[in-house]
Amino acid sequence: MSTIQVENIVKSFGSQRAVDGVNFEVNPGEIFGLLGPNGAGKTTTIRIILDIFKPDSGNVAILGGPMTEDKKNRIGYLPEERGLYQEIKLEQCLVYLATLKGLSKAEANKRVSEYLERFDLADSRKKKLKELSKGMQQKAQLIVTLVHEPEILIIDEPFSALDPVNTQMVKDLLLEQRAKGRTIVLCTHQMHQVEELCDRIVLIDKGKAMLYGDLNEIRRQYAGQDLILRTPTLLPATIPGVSSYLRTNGGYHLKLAAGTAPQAVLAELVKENILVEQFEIAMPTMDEIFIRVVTGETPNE
Ligand SMILES: Nc1ncnc2c1ncn2[C@@H]1O[C@H](COP(=O)(O)OP(=O)(O)OP(=O)(O)O)[C@@H](O)[C@H]1O
Repeated sequence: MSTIQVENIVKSFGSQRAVDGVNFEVNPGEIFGLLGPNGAGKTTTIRIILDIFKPDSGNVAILGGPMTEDKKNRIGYLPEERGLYQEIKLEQCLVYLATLKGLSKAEANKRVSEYLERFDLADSRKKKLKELSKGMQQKAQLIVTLVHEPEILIIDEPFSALDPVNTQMVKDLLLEQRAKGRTIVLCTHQMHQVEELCDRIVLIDKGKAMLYGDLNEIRRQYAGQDLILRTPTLLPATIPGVSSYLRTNGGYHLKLAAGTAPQAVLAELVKENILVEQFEIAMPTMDEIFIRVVTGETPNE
């Protein structure tokens, strides 16, 4: 059974279709990327999943059926707009919000204290929210998202205000959550984080799902005829099957002639006594794929 099942949801605001027939499933224990350009319909989709908006048509099943109050407490949501009570002290605010999620005061105190240490916020526990930096407020909001140990995490741009150290800390935390079997929906514009973290993705553009499935499978579909060769040997001026090549740091980027199989080139390199240390199909980055999809290119165009 999938953790979240989105079936053909449609949502319009006035004459504008923000979400236009989107389908996808999020599997238990995966990190699922919900991607797309600004205004694509991601936040609207999340709000429909969370039952904040009703779709005009279509269905969402979460943990096997419709949303309930009990299920809401089994979800942690980090919204894109961060909005904690600015006049309240950090620790007091976090404990209060944790009790709203069903924790006893004692348990809330204990967990908040542990998270404040882990997020390097313990020294700021008595500061008002408004006295914290943007990154610190973002970490505080992440604590709110995690403190009740939800089975499902839906997190919108968790890295936007974080420095590299905190970014790594949050990445480790997400991987740790996945290892515990939690299901994570990650909404981000940072494609290198998607490459590092996500198992599967959906890419929405203008309210429609343009790409959906296993991340590596999608990257393979968009891989062209380029190869990466790592070798200390200098290449001859021409190699059968290779239309051109570029020298790179520690090797070469080869462009294959149309219809040439990578194996045929590998055989040529071996025949020429070239020491092959690494030989692989050049995978496009998610940034490249994102741009190609959003500008209307199909795979291998
Ligand atoms: N409450 C609303 N009222 C009217 N229009 C809305 C509302 N919420 C979203 N929209 C419109 O629906 C479209 C999709 O917006 P949405 O916020 O879902 O995009 P997004 O993919 O989350 O974008 P971003 O990456 O910029 O956050 C946009 O054109 C937006 O203007």
